[in-house]
Amino acid sequence: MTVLLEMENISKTFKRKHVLKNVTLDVPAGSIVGFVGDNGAGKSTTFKTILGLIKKDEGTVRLFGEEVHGQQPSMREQVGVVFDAINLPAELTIKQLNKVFVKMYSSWDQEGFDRLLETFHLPTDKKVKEFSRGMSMKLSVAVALSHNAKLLLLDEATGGLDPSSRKELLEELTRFVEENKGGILLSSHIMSDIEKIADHLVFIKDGEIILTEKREVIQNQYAIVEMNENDLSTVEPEHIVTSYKEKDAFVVLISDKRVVPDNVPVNELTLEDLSVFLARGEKK
Ligand SMILES: Nc1ncnc2c1ncn2[C@@H]1O[C@H](COP(=O)(O)OP(=O)(O)OP(=O)(O)O)[C@@H](O)[C@H]1O
Repeated sequence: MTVLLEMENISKTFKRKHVLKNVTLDVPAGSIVGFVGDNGAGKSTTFKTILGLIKKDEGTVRLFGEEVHGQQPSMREQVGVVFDAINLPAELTIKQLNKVFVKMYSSWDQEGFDRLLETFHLPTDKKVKEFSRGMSMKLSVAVALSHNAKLLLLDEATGGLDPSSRKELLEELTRFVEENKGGILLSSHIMSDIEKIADHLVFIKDGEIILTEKREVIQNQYAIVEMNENDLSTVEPEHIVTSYKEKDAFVVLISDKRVVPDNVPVNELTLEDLSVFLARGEKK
């Protein structure tokens, strides 16, 4: 299996605040990794570290098997980036910008770009500064998908979009991964989007990765259950991911619901529940 992005033990401190603590994560080729965490958890800092936009204190970033130090020109071609803040020249129209993209990217896919403009219903004669936030996001995604990048880094790329645009965007991302064997690291607070397309999930809390798992394993095997101390003592510690105490009971994330005692009810686990739970639960 080819791994497109490997981050190993990345740490970063801003003014004595430890914002990334030994962050380790992979994006394999042909997969979408959902990167989930509360506001301020460290997602954007992680993206910026990968791109060399901020300097890490410790750890290693490898792109396409090679260690990277800071910004490198080859990244512009091979990594498609969409950040929350729009950074395209505001005075130009898509038609004008298109001429820039053709020169900027050696493997610019004009046909693909035209198709995406149509899919995303983007006007080509309007100045970018007159675009709504959602339109600008869609344009950024269209560009990121049109220069034959192998890896996409999407920080909150679905945030400002209406439901039908989000659906179109998610379909395009799935298509990118399937057709190009590309990989995507996608942060989002919209858990239903993550649920639809992510193969792997990485949860970050206070700068620390607290859970990395395949989506289907979480959906098929994990459970959040409420149990008393007695029942909890029957569960092998290796199956307890995290827990917290609420009044007289423990709320516990279990990695294999088959080990939950029969008298304890197990409800279906949604990623939304899991995300709320992990933001609250203590580390084991
Ligand atoms: N340039 C900076 N200087 C000082 N602190 C920073 C800087 N950039 C980020 N931080 C801090 O680092 C922490 C992580 O921020 P980051 O933007 O990575 O979070 P996030 O997970 O992307 O949040 P959100 O979901 O709100 O976008 C926060 O506490 C933030 O205040």
